[in-house]
Amino acid sequence: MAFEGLAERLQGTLTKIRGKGKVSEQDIKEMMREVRLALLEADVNFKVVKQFIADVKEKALGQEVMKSLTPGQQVIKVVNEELTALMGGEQSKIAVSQKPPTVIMMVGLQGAGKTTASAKLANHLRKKHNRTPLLVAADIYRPAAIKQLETLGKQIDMPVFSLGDQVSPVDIAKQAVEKAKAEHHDYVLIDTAGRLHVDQELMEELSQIKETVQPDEILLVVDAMTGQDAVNVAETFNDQLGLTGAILSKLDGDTRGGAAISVKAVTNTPIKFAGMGEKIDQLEPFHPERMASRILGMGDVLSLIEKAQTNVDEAKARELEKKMRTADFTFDDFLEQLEQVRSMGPLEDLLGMMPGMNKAKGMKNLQVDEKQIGRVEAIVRSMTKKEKQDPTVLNGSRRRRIAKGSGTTIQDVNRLLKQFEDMKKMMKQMTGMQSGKGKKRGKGMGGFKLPF
Ligand SMILES: Nc1nc2c(ncn2[C@@H]2O[C@H](COP(=O)(O)OP(=O)(O)OP(=O)(O)O)[C@@H](O)[C@H]2O)c(=O)[nH]1
Repeated sequence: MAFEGLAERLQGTLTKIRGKGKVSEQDIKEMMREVRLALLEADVNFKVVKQFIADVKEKALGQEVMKSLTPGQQVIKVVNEELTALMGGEQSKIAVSQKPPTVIMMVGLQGAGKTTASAKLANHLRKKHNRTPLLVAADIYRPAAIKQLETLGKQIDMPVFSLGDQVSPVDIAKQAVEKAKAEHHDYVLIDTAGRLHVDQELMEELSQIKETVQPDEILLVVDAMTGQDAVNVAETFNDQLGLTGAILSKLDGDTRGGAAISVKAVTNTPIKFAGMGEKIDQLEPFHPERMASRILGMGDVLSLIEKAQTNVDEAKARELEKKMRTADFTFDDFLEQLEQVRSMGPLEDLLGMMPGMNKAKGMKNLQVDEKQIGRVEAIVRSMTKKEKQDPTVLNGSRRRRIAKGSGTTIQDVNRLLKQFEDMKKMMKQMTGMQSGKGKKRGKGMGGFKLPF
């Protein structure tokens, strides 16, 4: 998991100070020494670290005392704010041209994840912003690049403009923009060539494309796993082309996090998106504040809620909620609910975003959970329609049959049935309590409680 080492060290350091009623200058000094080491170890650029420490020290010492926070918490707040500022402060959004199409050039070194990011971004623009992008295959040098983009395009049913590998990338880009205008595409995403290293020839070609199509965005795709190198690459591309933003790919990997923290600070290029996996929908807008909270172990509850809201069918969730309140909730509903939660992504990812869940210890338990859920699902799927609707018919022989059918034991089946009943009871109590106090129900998140 990304940032693990950094997160652990920072959280360890911050925990020491968290409860302190009084924080001395010496405390802050000691803490900052540890924060400094943690950042350097995470491969954050040393100049960035130096500035960061100076800023935090100054703010932490000069702070007015707020009644609602302990001094220790206040220091953590400063660290959080500064870390957020370092990664760009506000979320930086993708450009929208007043005169469509908005033209985006995707640049980066070979293997950074540029082609994948192009398709992911096109998919994001369509899904989240209702746009009609045109993908453009302008990498004519890497033999498989055009094919790769076409395959990805097919997979998401997105048009890909290509003229093969015998036409110059400048012409391809030019014609693509003309076609987009004629066919009313509102975004054009040009997947340009990469090299293993930055070279002059590549830069010249990219400059020519830039001159010709006058892009609204030049987005650099950098591999988060490459640490300091990512920062160097960003600096070079920025000097030569003038970047408008970066996409950090492979942030799901085992990155120490230095790139995410330094790219903006060193190059003043905002990180706009983060690649969180190989799948096409694994691209997320980069929120500096959430990322900082995540690194500091405050969890990423906001991301989680947003995810829940886009993926879960609101009407269905409300329907399920109603059923729970009236205790009509059956195993069929339960399966549906499980599928909705699953549609949000692997459970491990989801739980990783929750506060306190990203500790190494926790992760082990999560894996077990995933298995347990598989078992539960198998049990429910082995029930007949009638049994799912009315579990009270489940006598001994039916339970034995289900255990056999699902490859579990009769104890597993019994346990699940008991948990299911307990859950229903609890839900009834909870909804009773809530309506009693006249509280508003949480939007969209209502359908999610699982019985484990
Ligand atoms: N885990 C993970 N893998 C990714 C991510 N983005 C891309 N990849 C993988 O990284 C590899 C390289 O991605 P490509 O998109 O082919 O790289 P590229 O930068 O287009 O390469 P060139 O076209 O040669 O410049 C592929 O195997 C991708 O599946 C990500 O966010 N997470």
